[in-house]
Amino acid sequence: MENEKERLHVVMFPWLAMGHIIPFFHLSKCLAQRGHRVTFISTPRNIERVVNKVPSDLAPLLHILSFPLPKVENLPNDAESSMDIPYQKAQFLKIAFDLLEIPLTNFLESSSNPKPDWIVYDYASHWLPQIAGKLGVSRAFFSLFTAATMSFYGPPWALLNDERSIPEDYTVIPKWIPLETKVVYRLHEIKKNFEAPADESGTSDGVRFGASIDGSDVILFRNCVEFEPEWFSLVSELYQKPVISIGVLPPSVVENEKFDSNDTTWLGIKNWLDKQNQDSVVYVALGTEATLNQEELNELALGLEKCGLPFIWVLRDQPIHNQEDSRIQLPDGYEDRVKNRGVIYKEWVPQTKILSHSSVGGFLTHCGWNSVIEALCFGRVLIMFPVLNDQGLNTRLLQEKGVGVEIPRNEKDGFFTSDSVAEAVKFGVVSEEGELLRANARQMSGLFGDRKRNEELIDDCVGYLMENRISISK
Ligand SMILES: O=c1ccn([C@@H]2O[C@H](COP(=O)(O)OP(=O)(O)O[C@H]3O[C@H](CO)[C@@H](O)[C@H](O)[C@H]3O)[C@@H](O)[C@H]2O)c(=O)[nH]1
Repeated sequence: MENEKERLHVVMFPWLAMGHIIPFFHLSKCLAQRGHRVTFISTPRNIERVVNKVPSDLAPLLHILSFPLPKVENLPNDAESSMDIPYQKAQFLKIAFDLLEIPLTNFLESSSNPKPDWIVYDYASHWLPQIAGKLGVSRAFFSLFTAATMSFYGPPWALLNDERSIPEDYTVIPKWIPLETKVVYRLHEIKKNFEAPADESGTSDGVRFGASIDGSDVILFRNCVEFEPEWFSLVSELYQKPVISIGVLPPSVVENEKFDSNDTTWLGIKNWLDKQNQDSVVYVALGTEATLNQEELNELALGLEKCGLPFIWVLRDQPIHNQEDSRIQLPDGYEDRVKNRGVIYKEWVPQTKILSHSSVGGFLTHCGWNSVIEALCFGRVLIMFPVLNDQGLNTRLLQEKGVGVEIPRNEKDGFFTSDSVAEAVKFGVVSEEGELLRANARQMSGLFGDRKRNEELIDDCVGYLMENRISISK
């Protein structure tokens, strides 16, 4: 870009979770590809995990800044993301994250060459809008949640006042939603969110969301407006400020023989997938935060065994709740029994590459928003098994849109059986009755995976950021 004034300087500051760092980094690359400067900030271990591969052509514009994560009591030394701790300990990570206020302020104060025009931030940094505002940096809150979820969470006043205080409050449609919908939590889902008490960090998630939305100049949504038009209009009304969809940031799965040949995990998976029939394999993964107890793990495992279909299961190596030293185990003899038909990985796998493979017929997912986007970009039907966070709300929305089947569970305690797992998987992936769901999901790849449309949305967003930065309006 010849004229420096035409160039933006955008600071990106995601919450410490893989499901947030990955899309923030993706958006950073999109901005740098358009000739803008980006400073991407995270902590050393997260940077090593996700962002160490800045493409060489973008390196002059995409600057990575590492802030060491302050040590806090009750947080293991090497824990830097929600993936490193049980979800019940999330508030300790938030205490450490809140201490990044000081280095971030110092950076914003001293960064003059060039001065940042915008900071794009996440829900957890409730203290950030005020600081950025004082320093003359424009503020964009980046929502990695659907418009339906954010509407359900509510307008800033409801969030800041913590309008809902007990789990039951979240199982009914809130008063600010005028739509006829089933998008509410089941009791067992929302109870999980209450297992990480906010008083430990001093700030509830409601207040974090409320302050982040309230203090922003614009809200960017990673979503597909055509998929949830009614919710996108509603959320725009609720916020009473500019709301922009940047599209879904569809993953690009470029086959790169040189790079792929070093990725032994992918080579093993690809080799196995290549031998399976088209649309036959169930890919099973529950993201980076959801965990199961031993009983739930057993039922899921037996359900996959009973469904009779080939599967790839990415299983997080997790401690038994409150027993850090003992890990949950697959049922005795399980791996031998499913050998050849089912493969189990206990490490990081290239999920988008797996989902793009033509042998994959369905995705048994916790319905984290990244996973849903990735699945629908490739038109994969969803077998839905929400655990915590926004996942239950996503599941209801996806069910209303007819792109997946939910594994039935007891509303109160979340109890489910291996038979219900096997039935839901077969219904979604192979049954005649499930064909409509599969057809709907396939159709979604035209929307979610539409690269041209998604690129245009980012161009529009950049246009908005250029025209509305405080630094030129003053
Ligand atoms: O072995 C793995 C495991 C994960 N991933 C990727 O990691 C991301 C996981 O994101 P997501 O599916 O959204 O799950 P979580 O990590 O659990 O996401 C958190 O963040 C999401 C976005 O806000 C929320 O929707 C979820 O509820 C919340 O748990 C996806 O891009 C996956 O492709 C891999 O590539 N390989």
